[in-house]
Amino acid sequence: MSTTTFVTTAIGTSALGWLVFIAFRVGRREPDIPPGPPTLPILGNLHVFPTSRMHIKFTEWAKTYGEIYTIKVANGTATVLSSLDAVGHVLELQSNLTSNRPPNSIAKMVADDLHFPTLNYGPKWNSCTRAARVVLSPSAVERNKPIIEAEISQLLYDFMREPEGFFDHTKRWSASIALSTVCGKRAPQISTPYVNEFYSMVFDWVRLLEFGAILDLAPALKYLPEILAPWKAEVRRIRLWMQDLYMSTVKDCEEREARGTSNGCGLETVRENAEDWGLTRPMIGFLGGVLVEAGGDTTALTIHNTILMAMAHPEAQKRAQEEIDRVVGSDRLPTSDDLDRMPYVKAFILEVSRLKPTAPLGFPRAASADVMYKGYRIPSGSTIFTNYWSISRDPALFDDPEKFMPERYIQHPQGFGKALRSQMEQQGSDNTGFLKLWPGVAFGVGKRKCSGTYLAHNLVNTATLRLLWAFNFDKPKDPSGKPKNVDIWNDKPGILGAPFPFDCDISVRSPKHAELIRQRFRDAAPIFEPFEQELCEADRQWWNFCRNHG
Ligand code: HEM
Repeated sequence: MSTTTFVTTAIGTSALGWLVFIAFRVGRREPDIPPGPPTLPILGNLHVFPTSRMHIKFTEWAKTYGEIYTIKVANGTATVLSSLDAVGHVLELQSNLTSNRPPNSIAKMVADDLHFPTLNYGPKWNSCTRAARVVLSPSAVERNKPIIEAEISQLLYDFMREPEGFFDHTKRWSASIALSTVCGKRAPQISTPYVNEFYSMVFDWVRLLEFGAILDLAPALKYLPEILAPWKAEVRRIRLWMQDLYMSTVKDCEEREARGTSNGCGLETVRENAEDWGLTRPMIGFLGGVLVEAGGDTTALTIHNTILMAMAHPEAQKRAQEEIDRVVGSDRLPTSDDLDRMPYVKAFILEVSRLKPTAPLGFPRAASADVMYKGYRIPSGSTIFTNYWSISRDPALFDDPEKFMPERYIQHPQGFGKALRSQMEQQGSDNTGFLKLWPGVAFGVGKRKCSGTYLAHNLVNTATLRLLWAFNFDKPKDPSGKPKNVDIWNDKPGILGAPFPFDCDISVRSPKHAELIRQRFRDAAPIFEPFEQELCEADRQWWNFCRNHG
């Protein structure tokens, strides 16, 4: 063998050996990170990674691998936290290192750096979050109470007018509240052009984001020519659509100001403080759009889940209604202040959120540096999931965790089971560690905790209370008059616990209730007016018809 052949063969063999070595390392779990399912070379756990209803598989794995485990996908790591202690130590105590979001190339291509819930922790996120927290603060929510109440009066009126459309009425209501309080314009119908377009755009945007997860696993796909990558055209389409919709929020606000018809919406406050808070005009427009995006779906699906649970548990629904009737009667509508005298209704709301959560895996975070927990290393760059689904079903925390039992929150303010309660009594109330995170963990913990928590509580509490006061929610009947089975777990794929549209027999509880609902709706007209400056002609006609015949 000549020297050249020898050298070429030696280089070739060692390159091949190196490639094999790398291939076997890729996908392998590093020895100091939390355990997890067995891996395959290159793939890691990709072959067993769930493509839908991830929380179910993640909870199954938690039973085998414990409160903290990892899933490997090629070189990447996802860490799953399935106890309050792990969530508290990793996401609250080390919040400065665990407040990034996982890489999201699609969000960057579509929205540059303007979609703040997808941004990493940093100055831009800080400016937007500061503004969001002012717009959604308790004092802003209290100031917005008249329009919030008026929107709830339309929700009740819509349920009574057209009960079979309840699913869309709820979506209209939640979007309209975020739109009116933040952007100063409302939507009287689900077909109101802005809302209709908004929901269509968000639907396509979420689908594109799901594809984006694949793109972030295989970044080389970004360099494919467009003929082989049709998603690039979709990126351009959604980018223009989103910019158009989101920037119209600030444009409308500017025009109202120029006409002298400002209505006190959140974006007005943001515009006034923009310079101090480091916000540009595009950042303000996107803030408006993003808050409608973040608040619309989450609140609506929470009410959809509440209706599902009320229908599936008629005895609990009846008990809640008896309590409401005892405290309020049928001569007036209940208010959120009445809740303090309604322990069962309060417990009902908390139990829905425990058993049928809005975000079963929270929203994923990412570590910006190595983070330690109980001797394990969570590697820098790792995606971090809060396994709320598993925590909410942990038998160490809750008796009969799979059962819908609002009473648990009457026996203990956090709903904890007998064994844990006596353990807590022995330890003393100051020494219960991160158990204090329950049930607030439903909204996230640490620096990236949901900015809309106060508004969301207010909306969910008031809407649940009033819907249960006003209506009976019964299972639909088959042709022989027998109640049909209800599948409460029939959720859409995706990160949220959103049910597919379902049927429900909704009936107003008495003529007296019906008259009060009509009257409240009529009384709301002058409160709506300042938020109706941008209504289209079709909305105006429909709206006048409802008011005159309401
Ligand atoms: C029942 C209703 C809601 C639930 C269960 C919910 C839950 C959550 C959760 C789990 C997160 C992720 C927090 C984290 O990363 O740890 C989040 C983020 C967020 N939520 Fe909510 N949310 C609700 C309603 C709302 C509403 C009404 C708004 C505003 C109108 C809102 C605005 C936001 C925003 C802007 C973020 C992103 C925060 C960030 O990335 O820094 N949410 N929410």
